[in-house]
Amino acid sequence: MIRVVLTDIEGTTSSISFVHDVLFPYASKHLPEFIRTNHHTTPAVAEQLALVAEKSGVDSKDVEGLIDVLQAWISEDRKEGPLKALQGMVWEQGYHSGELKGDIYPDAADYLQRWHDRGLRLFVYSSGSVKAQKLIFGFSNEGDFTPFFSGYFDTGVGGKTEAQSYRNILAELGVEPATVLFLSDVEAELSAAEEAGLKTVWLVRDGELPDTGRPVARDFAEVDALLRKR
Ligand SMILES: CSCCC(=O)C(=O)COP(=O)(O)O
Ligand SMILES: [Mg+2]
Repeated sequence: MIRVVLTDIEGTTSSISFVHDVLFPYASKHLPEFIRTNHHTTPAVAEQLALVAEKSGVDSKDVEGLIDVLQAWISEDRKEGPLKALQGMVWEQGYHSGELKGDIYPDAADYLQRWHDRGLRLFVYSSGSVKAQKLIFGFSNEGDFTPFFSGYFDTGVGGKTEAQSYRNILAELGVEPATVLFLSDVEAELSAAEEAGLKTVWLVRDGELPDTGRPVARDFAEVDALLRKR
């Protein structure tokens, strides 16, 4: 019996193009000025830059060098914790100014609300920072969805393709693995979740449906149909 839904964001509740064509370019454009302005005055920014320096080998005092590393990580879509934390801080400005609106598929918005109202507990697990997750759902084109979520996980619990990350989430939630349904568009993430005992549905929003024997859905209405069969 499924009691918890744990959902990915990019490619699952929200389009890949929103993340790659809107959020990443926004971060790329505004990150340099944000860092130049805040690296001395904002401890949370300095803390993340120290991690960028440690990971890249660039001198922590070389602010322009660190900006170059971050820009390269954005274009390579690297899921580095400090980049994700800094992106979240930059996106916050865009959401608050109204320049950004979180993109949620209408079917995802509809069923997240229905599942919440039906008593399922909803959680997010994304490579985007917890701050970024709260922003995309809080300032979305479909309204404020944060009241429907019971919690958020980012790569602080581990990478999304590692089974241990899902075990860490289960330990935090204090629930049995088979009561949790994980939704993602990335097969390697589904395999890791299954290794930890979670149930999964693969969201395939475009193209041919793969014939892998794995539960697959085009959208959240199809996920709901699978949920009701379990
Ligand atoms: C929280 S919205 C931004 C998502 C993001 O930065 C990203 O890298 C996408 O990761 P996901 O794990 O949701 O595929
Ligand atoms: Mg995804």
